[in-house]
Amino acid sequence: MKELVLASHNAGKLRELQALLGNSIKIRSISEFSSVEPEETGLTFIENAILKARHASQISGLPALADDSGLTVDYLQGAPGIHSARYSASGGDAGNNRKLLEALQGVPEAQRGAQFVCVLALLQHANDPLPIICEGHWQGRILLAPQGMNGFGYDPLFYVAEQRCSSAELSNELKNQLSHRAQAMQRLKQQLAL
Ligand SMILES: O=c1nc[nH]c2c1ncn2[C@H]1C[C@H](O)[C@@H](COP(=O)(O)OP(=O)(O)OP(=O)(O)O)O1
Ligand SMILES: [Mg+2]
Repeated sequence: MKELVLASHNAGKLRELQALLGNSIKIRSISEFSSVEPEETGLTFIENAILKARHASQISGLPALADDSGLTVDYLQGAPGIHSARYSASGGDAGNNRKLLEALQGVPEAQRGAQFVCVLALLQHANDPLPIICEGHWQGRILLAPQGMNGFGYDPLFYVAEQRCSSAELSNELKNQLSHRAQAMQRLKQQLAL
């Protein structure tokens, strides 16, 4: 495999995935081929990652890597989970963060545990019957108010105890050593011997 297409329309994810993959492989963006986003109809991160990779491979004719990720909050029984990107009506990061803070209003620190989850799916071609699936998890807790400007999505609300700051206060480099996405990518690179 010399080239692959990254099947994501999220600029924050793309930046991280590119940095994590390094120069080991030539990366093409799905936006070169299409701006149509497939509907994420799966019930699991795994299904949605496969569905996005399959769609990207279909339209590009290249091997495709997709990332389906999200935030699972203990107090909310795992919500917003696979619906993280579409949690609030507006679906934007600011609206999603606001809705999460409202859902956790009055909930004490000890009950604000959460995890970022990332599933990567690599398909060699659109009909690949055996996708490579790798996952990563990152434990944290939901802050009472946003902190920090780096990253994307729910990063300003995700407190990383070992670093004593939110994931939006980490440098790109440090987030790329610790995150759910970093862990999933490390496993993928091992499997591909990259
Ligand atoms: O490191 C992260 N730091 C902060 N937030 C994050 C992270 N990783 C995932 N998230 C959030 C963003 C979005 O609300 C959802 C992913 O949703 P997800 O459908 O996988 O991605 P997306 O729709 O933004 O782009 P695409 O599907 O084109 O890859 O989880
Ligand atoms: Mg999505």
